[in-house]
Amino acid sequence: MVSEVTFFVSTPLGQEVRQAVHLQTSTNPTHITGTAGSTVNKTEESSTAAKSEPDAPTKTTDEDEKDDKAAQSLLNKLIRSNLVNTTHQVEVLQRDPNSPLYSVKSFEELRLKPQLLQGVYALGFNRPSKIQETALPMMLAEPPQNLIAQSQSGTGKTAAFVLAMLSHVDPNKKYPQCLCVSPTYELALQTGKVIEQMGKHYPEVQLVYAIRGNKLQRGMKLQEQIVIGTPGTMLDWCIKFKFIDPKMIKVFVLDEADVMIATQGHQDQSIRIQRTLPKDCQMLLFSATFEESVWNFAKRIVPDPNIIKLKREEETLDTIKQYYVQCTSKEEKFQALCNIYGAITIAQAMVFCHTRKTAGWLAGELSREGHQVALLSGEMQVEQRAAVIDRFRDGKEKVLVTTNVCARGIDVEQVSVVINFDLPVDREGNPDNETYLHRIGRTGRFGKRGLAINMVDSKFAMNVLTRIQEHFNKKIEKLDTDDLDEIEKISS
Ligand SMILES: Nc1ncnc2c1ncn2[C@@H]1O[C@H](COP(=O)(O)OP(=O)(O)OP(=O)(O)O)[C@@H](O)[C@H]1O
Repeated sequence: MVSEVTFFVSTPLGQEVRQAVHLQTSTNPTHITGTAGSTVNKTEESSTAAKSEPDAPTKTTDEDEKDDKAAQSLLNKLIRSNLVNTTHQVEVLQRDPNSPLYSVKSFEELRLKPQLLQGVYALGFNRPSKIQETALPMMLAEPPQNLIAQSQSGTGKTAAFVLAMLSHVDPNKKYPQCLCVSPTYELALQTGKVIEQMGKHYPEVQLVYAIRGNKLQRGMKLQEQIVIGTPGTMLDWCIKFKFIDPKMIKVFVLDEADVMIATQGHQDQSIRIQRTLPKDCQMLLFSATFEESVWNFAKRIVPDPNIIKLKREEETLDTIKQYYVQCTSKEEKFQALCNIYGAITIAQAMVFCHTRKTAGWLAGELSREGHQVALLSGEMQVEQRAAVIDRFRDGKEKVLVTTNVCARGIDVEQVSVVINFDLPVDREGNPDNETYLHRIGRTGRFGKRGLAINMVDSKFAMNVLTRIQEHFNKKIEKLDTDDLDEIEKISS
């Protein structure tokens, strides 16, 4: 029998979500098998953001930034249907450099249980991804090896550790053997879905979610072999309520370490969980990025690790033509944008604004001019944002207006023109070169030529532009948007 319970959880956007979860009550009172509709109370636009001028540095709170990382990750998972295409280099650092390094080109070589191989093929995977080629043999080795793996999102990390967990559990033993910690409730559910899909033909293995709101009776002992959840609840279930015996855990996975450490308390809770596990428990840690703080955390969680890194190709500005337009107000910038649209055929464009308020205003003006506009805004629920990006990706809208915070980390490949309606600046008002590169890098992918146009409407903005030019040592040409011939030339 499946019954539905409703409870409140906190989302990565810091909003309150009413989440309905199906509980399978007959065989297993704690086995959550799916999620149903959720509603969100919209948050008010931050007063700082609402009041700021387009180009003035806006203070974003740390809270916004943190929430953003988890939301970005979830968004990318929701909209992604495929592996991210990479020609990346794999770097491997082995704990024991003398042991041979295995890499596999097919799933058959891994000698997976037939039920799991069936699950892999049912998901449409024909061969291991780049990171899986090296990570899977290490994770499935006997004796188990510890691993720290870093690669950009969408390269197959989740599928890899899910396969490792499913391979290591003993379905005949009715107690938790694998723990997987995720930074948020939603990310835990996403990973849980992958476990359910990949383990579809392996019904003896059961999964339970250690997430806030999933209340168990005191004194009970879990029978599911895999527990996935957030650090706080997982810690409580191990130490305070003793639903899980940590000494019986064979595999510990810490997913999205970079997002994890951006959230207050998660780092310490994860370390406390790790401390309760047996010495020979396999520790696996995954992260999309690998800055110093992630690395320090990773070393505390994973002793004697093998390390795999998938290097992202260096982005350059060589294939992108960059221009700037001199204006005196946001209205003039809007007019310049219309002139550009009138003069050249733009397949799809992304327009970046500094605040939600400007983005909302601009989207309104553009749609009054007859453009098909999509607006991506921070106050939207993650699923709503995913739907907007999905429509844009399908070409249903030709212009996507967004704030930088909202669009950071989102991959929309087919964009041919990027407009910086406001230049990217950090909290102190200094040029944010990395964001600039990331924004305009989405045009001109894979050697295709792209076009980036920067709108400048003040001395402050001009100064930012000059410093960006200096940083990249690349001249940004001035464009006169009143001269139609000149605009036409830039697209040829
Ligand atoms: N070997 C494979 N062949 C084909 N598709 C795959 C393979 N491995 C994973 N995928 C698919 O590619 C997409 C990305 O995989 P996955 O979620 O495992 O990546 P990830 O690195 O964990 O990214 P993120 O951290 O954003 O979740 C998913 O849609 C997944 O189903």
